[in-house]
Amino acid sequence: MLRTKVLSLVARSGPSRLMSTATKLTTVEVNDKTGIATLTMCRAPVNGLNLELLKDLKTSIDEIESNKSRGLILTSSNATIFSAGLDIMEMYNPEKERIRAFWTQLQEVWLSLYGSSVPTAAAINGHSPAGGCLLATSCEYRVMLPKFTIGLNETQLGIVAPKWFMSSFLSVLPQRQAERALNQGRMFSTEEALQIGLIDETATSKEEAVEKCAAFLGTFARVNPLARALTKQQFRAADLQQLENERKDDLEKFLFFINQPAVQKGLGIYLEGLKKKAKK
Ligand SMILES: CC/C=C\C/C=C\CCCC/C=C/C(=O)SCCNC(=O)CCNC(=O)[C@H](O)C(C)(C)COP(=O)(O)OP(=O)(O)OC[C@H]1O[C@@H](n2cnc3c(N)ncnc32)[C@H](O)[C@@H]1OP(=O)(O)O
Repeated sequence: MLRTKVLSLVARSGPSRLMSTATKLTTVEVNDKTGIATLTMCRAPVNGLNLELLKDLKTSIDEIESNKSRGLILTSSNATIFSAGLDIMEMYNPEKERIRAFWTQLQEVWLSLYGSSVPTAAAINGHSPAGGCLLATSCEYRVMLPKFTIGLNETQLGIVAPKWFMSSFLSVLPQRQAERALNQGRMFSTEEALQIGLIDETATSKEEAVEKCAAFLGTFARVNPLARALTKQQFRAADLQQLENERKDDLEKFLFFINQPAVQKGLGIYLEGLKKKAKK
């Protein structure tokens, strides 16, 4: 695939520039006035995080980082789904080399998003289970549309959210609530998420959500960017360092766990249920 790290201008619409690294599954649009970049996931049908989407996410985050944007807003092109989380097809009957690359890429995306020196916000314009919730909670601020759900539902699938998923969750929720929600594999409605503090605000449309995210990012306009970035880094350094130190172990643990016959069986049943539901 043709991919260049050089930022290229491919289109203009109003005061925004659409930037692209020739990726297909994400777009990055920078508002010329505010300098804020909107990173949109656009992998049909549900923004399932497969290897390719993860690669494009990483490229786009790096692009925004190196372009010194004033902020990053993460959102989705799907009208009802922010992200369905990890693409279960990547973990079900996996191919040996691909699943290694997949998990390694997920680690990369988390390290760059959670550790981004640019201020980040998520405009959650749809359901956001598991990996979708990981992305949202890796940002510094969340605005969500009504009548959707968000949470780390891994235990409901018979799988376990790794420690770094918990780190993002714990950067938003108090330990007692985070632990209970994770153990239950609980999905929160928008209203419940607001009440518990898993999201910061609600909005009635995607446009309003993006505006509210931009308003949050605008609160840093008068703060020294280096002081802000270093402060954020200090808050997140221990979590980031922990994964950096344990990356190989984390990958091996994941491979061991995911290849257990009981886990494969559980994923197969879950997938079958999803497909049956989709056909109804
Ligand atoms: C000690 C620890 C060490 C190691 C760790 C071990 C294990 C690793 C754990 C890894 C952590 C995992 C994180 C994850 O993200 S797992 C994925 C969890 N996601 C879900 O459970 C979401 C499932 N999907 C849904 O709930 C709904 O689809 C959703 C998102 C609410 C949308 O609903 P709807 O609009 O009605 O759309 P459909 O359900 O009809 O779906 C359309 C279509 O998409 C397919 N699909 C949906 N989600 C996924 C998915 N996550 N992966 C793959 N495919 C998905 C669905 O089957 C339909 O397909 P079809 O072909 O029938 O059209």
